[in-house]
Amino acid sequence: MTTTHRGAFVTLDGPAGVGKTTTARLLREYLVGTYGYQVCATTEPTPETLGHIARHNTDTYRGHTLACLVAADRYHHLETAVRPHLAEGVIVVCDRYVASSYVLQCMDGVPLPFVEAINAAADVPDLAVILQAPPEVTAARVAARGAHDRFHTGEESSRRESELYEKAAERLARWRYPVLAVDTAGASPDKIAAYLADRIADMVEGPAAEVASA
Ligand SMILES: Nc1ncnc2c1ncn2[C@@H]1O[C@H](COP(=O)(O)OP(=O)(O)O)[C@@H](O)[C@H]1O
Ligand SMILES: Cc1cn([C@H]2C[C@H](O)[C@@H](COP(=O)(O)OP(=O)(O)O)O2)c(=O)[nH]c1=O
Repeated sequence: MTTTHRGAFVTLDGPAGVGKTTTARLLREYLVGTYGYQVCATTEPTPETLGHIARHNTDTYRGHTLACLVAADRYHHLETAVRPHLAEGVIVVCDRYVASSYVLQCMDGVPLPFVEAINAAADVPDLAVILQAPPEVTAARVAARGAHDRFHTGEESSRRESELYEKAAERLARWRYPVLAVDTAGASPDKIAAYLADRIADMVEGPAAEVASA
């Protein structure tokens, strides 16, 4: 396996059913199989103690409590996994990151300035992918798969979620997140993963770690 000269921190966010988990899996396969990079595929909330509590107790912990729990797990994740991997030249692909908090915590009634404040010290990714698709598409995918949590109740919640991701992308761009919006309605997961892998390869092989916003 090739170790890249520098690592890259790539995050994937977007509404439930948009294809984060599928894309992350295929993206890892492309980055390893086609490019020979070392890749760490990870998720937030993490499987560690704090993340486990957050992921499996969203009915018990709500609002500000859940917001802080998820943020605490995020800082621990950065310290113990993301930064050490990046320092070794590994590409870290993270399924959900700060954008998810801007959306889910707001759906949970937490004011955006609070969410923004508790995530302000989280590392800025090298590429913040926001996957989007029309709400009727994501709602249908969630209905076919089954909702994983109380945030997803049908097409109306998918519509609200999609709108909040649009706003999150704008807001995060102000924090200098290199946001890349990708529509998953018109392309196969395979094609999307290949496109992202090519973008990431350009980024890690290129002279500067800059990716243009889209
Ligand atoms: N680009 C795509 N086109 C069509 N279907 C997709 C696409 N990406 C994912 N899917 C399908 O949508 C469903 C939800 O995908 P998943 O990756 O679990 O979404 P998420 O992690 O965002 O909730 C799965 O059945 C998956 O096969
Ligand atoms: C990353 C993140 C997750 N969560 C919560 C909401 C979800 O119920 C839970 C797990 O997210 P999710 O990725 O939807 O789980 P799954 O992969 O099983 O579909 O974590 C937040 O509230 N804020 C966040 O920023």
